[in-house]
Amino acid sequence: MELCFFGGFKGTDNGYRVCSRVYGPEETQDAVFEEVRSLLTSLLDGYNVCIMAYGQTGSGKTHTMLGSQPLVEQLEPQQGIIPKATAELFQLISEKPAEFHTVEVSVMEVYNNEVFDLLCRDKHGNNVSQRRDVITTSSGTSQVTALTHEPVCSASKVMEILSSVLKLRAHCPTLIHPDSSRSHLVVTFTGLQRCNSAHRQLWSPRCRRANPASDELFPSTASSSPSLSPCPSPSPSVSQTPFRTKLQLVDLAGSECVGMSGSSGASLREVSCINRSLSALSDVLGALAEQRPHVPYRNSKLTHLLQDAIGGDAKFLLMLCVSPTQHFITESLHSLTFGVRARQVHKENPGKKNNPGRGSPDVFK
Ligand SMILES: Nc1ncnc2c1ncn2[C@@H]1O[C@H](COP(=O)(O)OP(=O)(O)OP(=O)(O)O)[C@@H](O)[C@H]1O
Repeated sequence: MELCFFGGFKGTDNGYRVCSRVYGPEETQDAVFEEVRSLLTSLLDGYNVCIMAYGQTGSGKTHTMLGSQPLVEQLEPQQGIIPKATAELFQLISEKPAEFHTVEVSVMEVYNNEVFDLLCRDKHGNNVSQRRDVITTSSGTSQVTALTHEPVCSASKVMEILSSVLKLRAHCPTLIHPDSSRSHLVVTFTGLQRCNSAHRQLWSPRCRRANPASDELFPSTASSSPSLSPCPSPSPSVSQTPFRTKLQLVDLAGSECVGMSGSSGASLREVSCINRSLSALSDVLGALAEQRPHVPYRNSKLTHLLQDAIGGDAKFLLMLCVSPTQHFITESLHSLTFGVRARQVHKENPGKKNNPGRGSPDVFK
């Protein structure tokens, strides 16, 4: 399988940055992770981050995001982005203990256009899949009601949790892939963070929004460029408001041609829901790229759930997985068209016009 990396980082202070790079079958998981490592630093700097794998069924999305063996047994080099990012996240946090308060994880799947909380527990303490609703809050952001957030303090704890709940994720054998995922998987880390008062000139917009009073106290530093010499730190008497940052890691279900996969019965309904939600995702990207006044986030649970990551102020990285074989050329072209559309969002719309999250700080209360 060939991994095509084709991503963009949007929502930076200076507008956007777009990059594209292709990884062949011989590339290691470590090499792929090197491309995304800097996004973890951005998270610690106060930005929301979303990393998403897209591609046809069997093209290597789960291999890219999770790895190919059971999570707890994986050797480090074979791990995918989720285990590696988790380890990196806790490593970075350990280097900045004063700034990070708590980290919580939530795990959801979108199956047949419904959102399921995979961290819910029954009365015996066993993980069960529980349907949840997605709502739009008064500030225009999306939120999953009653979602379970589990506090975590180490990468090994996260892997333990993921190993047990991933068994709940919907799978089904098809003619193309004997262990095909039939749902979109969304793993979210939510960190409660304080701004680093010693580096105020580097504060992210999110941190500044959470601490507007301190901007008034130090107006000369509010528009400082990071390249300028360090500014005075806020006085110890100025209490800083903690704010939340989110890392969303998304392993999408694969787009599928029914004729090739041989799906029928219940499996056919799954394919239809997967293809429709991916098409809704493509429509959202199209609307954002063309800066249309209405972006159809609510046409599917997947896009409603990921509204803030796609159209908000998150740094967003799309990884396209494509097969190297001629047999799947139509599907590969389809995936590349999707990537081009995603890239147009970054090129043409740095996220101002249709940005539901901008101006509405995600402040911890
Ligand atoms: N780069 C790679 N190196 C080695 N094996 C790979 C690679 N990419 C994918 N594979 C293997 O190919 C098979 C399909 O990969 P994977 O399960 O990641 O596909 P997928 O895109 O997630 O499929 P689906 O959407 O149907 O769930 C797996 O057995 C996986 O181990």
